[in-house]
Amino acid sequence: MKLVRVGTCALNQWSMDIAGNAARLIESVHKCKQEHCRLRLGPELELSGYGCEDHFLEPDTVTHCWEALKHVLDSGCTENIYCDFGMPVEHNGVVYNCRVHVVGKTVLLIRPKLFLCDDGNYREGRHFTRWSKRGQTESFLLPDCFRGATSPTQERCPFGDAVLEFGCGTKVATETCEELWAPNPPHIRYTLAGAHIITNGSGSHWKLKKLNRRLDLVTSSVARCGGCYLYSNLKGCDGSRLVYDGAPIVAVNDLGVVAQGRQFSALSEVEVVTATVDVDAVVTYRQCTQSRNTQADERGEGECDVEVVRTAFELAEKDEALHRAATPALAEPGTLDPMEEIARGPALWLWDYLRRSGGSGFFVPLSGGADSAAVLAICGSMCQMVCDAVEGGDEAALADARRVAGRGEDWRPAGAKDLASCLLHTCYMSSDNSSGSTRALAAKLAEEVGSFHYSFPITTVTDALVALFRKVTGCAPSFQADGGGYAEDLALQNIQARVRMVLSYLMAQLLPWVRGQKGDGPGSGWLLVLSTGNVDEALRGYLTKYDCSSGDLNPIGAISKVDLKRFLEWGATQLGYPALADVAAAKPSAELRPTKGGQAEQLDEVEMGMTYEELGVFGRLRKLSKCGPVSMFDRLAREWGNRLSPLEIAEKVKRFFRYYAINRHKMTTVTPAVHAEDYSPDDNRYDLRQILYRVTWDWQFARIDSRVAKAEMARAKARGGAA
Ligand SMILES: Nc1ncnc2c1ncn2[C@@H]1O[C@H](COP(=O)(O)OP(=O)(O)OC[C@H]2O[C@@H]([n+]3cccc(C(=O)O)c3)[C@H](O)[C@@H]2O)[C@@H](O)[C@H]1O
Ligand SMILES: Nc1ncnc2c1ncn2[C@@H]1O[C@H](COP(=O)(O)OP(=O)(O)OP(=O)(O)O)[C@@H](O)[C@H]1O
Ligand SMILES: NC(=O)CC[C@H](N)C(=O)O
Repeated sequence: MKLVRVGTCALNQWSMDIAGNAARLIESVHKCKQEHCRLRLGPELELSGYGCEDHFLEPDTVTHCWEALKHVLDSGCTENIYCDFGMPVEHNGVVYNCRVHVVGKTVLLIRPKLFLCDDGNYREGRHFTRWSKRGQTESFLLPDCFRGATSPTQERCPFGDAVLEFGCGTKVATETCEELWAPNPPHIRYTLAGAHIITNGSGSHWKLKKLNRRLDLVTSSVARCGGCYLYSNLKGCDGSRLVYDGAPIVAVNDLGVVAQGRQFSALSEVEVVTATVDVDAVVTYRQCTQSRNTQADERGEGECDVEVVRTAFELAEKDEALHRAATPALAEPGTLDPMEEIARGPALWLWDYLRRSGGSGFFVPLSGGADSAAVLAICGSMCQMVCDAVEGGDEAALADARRVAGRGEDWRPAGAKDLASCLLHTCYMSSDNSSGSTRALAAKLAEEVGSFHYSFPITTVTDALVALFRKVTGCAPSFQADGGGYAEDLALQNIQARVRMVLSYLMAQLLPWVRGQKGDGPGSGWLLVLSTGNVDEALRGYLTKYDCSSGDLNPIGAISKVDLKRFLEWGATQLGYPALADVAAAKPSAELRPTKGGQAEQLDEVEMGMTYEELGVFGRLRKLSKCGPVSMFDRLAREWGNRLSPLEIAEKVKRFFRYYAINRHKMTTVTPAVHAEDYSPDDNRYDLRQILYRVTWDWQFARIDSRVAKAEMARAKARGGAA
């Protein structure tokens, strides 16, 4: 039995925080060594951080990574362990996204990424070039700033696409993140060439249910090719709109997953998952699969050839007494219920952002409606996660909690509600159009979560603004209920919404002072204002620009209203906030218009002219299925044709595209939101479209009209025939 002890990590790195990244990396190597590992794998671009983006175009970034790697080697942590690190490297004037393989003070190989990721949120092609010389290496001159770190004789190392062979004959090959997702991943070539262990350092951000896909890719790869697959990932907020969900994986042959870190499990910045792998079992597994062996035998005819870099370092266990058995399969690989993902993913993002920004807490304008309730529930979940970590002995989480809450060394949160009372602040800001039920719901939820809560009217402020306007212009706007016109009505609604935003920032700036809390920096602390718009409202533009949709951060900006409603129902019991169930049961209303004078209650879905469920369908078709108005009509004519006429479907599609076009400008100023769904309309990073549209879509709508006319004629004919 040839046993190899392996370790793979989830690191909570922060882009451009080279010192912090190096410290976390070193800690992870130590943790692996404590667990007797001879192989340590870290995430993609772990030294620089994954999300440096255009900082990757600055030569400083690459140099700092080499300096940091020298610091790592100088620390002595790489002695007696093979490490696979991630960092950018410049070779012949070209910058590559690389894995740097080190044992002790020797760089064995630098392996550049072969297939970059350029879809969705990813822009690797903007910053890196892919290595196109398949199976080949070149000689790389180690940079001056690093050279003192290596054994005195090493000036150069191989750079390129190669497999490593260790003293005992164990072969290890690397692929980087996206390469696993490609139709023909390099590990096929490497395993056919005999690699026993494949390492994959990833920067794979969270979106709902993505971990299931990763597990599928990894387990199906080892089941087909045989071998051990190690997957490492980033974790938390690295300074961008993305949150990484960690969950490192070790999978072997047809055993499947033998070790896995739980998604969003703990707050610790350095998480290591280890396993003992039987390399001989890999060989045996492969020998029993003749189709695989036939393909391996064809190697050497060009396609499968790959260089081998040899080292005398032994990967296999010498002290058999320490680890006699290979790690067995996990009973069940850990994936979360999507509702738990919503509770924990954005919560982790918020916590990292808060503690790293220097803020003292959050402010949520709490309307008693679904969106702001969901935001507060996620904040409550954040407090629960922090308290769980503190109770579990996480000293770093406790230190962060003390610092953010402005408390001293002798303070410990008594529970999630106690922590919430320090960090979370909510206000219900009523206008004349607010209802008693939303006020009561807001107060109930604030009490259950534990936020510091005020409820107060804003009428004096809105009245003062209207009075000023009347004084300046001589005109007095009225609601339609009072005989005013549409524009007046809308303006009076928008004043309420925008006044709430101004008051939110005032509260966020001064509430810590009011409460006598002191922050780290000069003067008192400050709060981050959370905005509360969901993905569907943003898509339809059903929001007032620069109202409470303009916060500092938005934890639900890429989550659909339908999912949020399910989340509220789930959170009522699973997070322990029963008021969420009452919020979920209420009909969504903006409460900005008076309902007197025979005016109907202002219900979102009525006012929008479409349901949230329909909006979700439009959103997915637009972004995921890449439908323009005409193909969206065609799709829906097939899907909804048995319950709606072609004309009704056309009206819905046209209404959606008309409002989408009218309001697209609102997406350019949308608050940074954590990416959670692929149909997010975030115009700044993800859903890149124009700002200004011809809202009548003349060409496109004319084509829909002619399809409707044709379909109606066919229906009439069919009816005639039937008669
Ligand atoms: N193409 C363009 N490019 C750049 N900017 C453009 C623009 N077109 C208008 N604008 C600007 O946008 C303004 C219109 O947008 P905006 O001021 O948002 O106002 P608007 O979209 O007209 O009205 C807000 C809508 O949101 C609804 N709503 C629903 C639920 C809740 C809330 C709430 O706030 O709580 C609001 C409300 O009922 C109303 O239908 C224009 O006055 C102009 O300043
Ligand atoms: N009475 C209020 N008090 C405090 N904040 C409010 C109030 N009304 C609205 N807001 C804030 O403005 C945001 C947008 O208001 P809107 O009426 O559009 O609600 P929404 O987007 O449906 O969200 P919600 O479901 O929270 O009401 C709310 O999410 C909330 O943060
Ligand atoms: N960094 C990457 O290459 C990421 C690619 C991959 N599609 C993922 O999301 O995991």
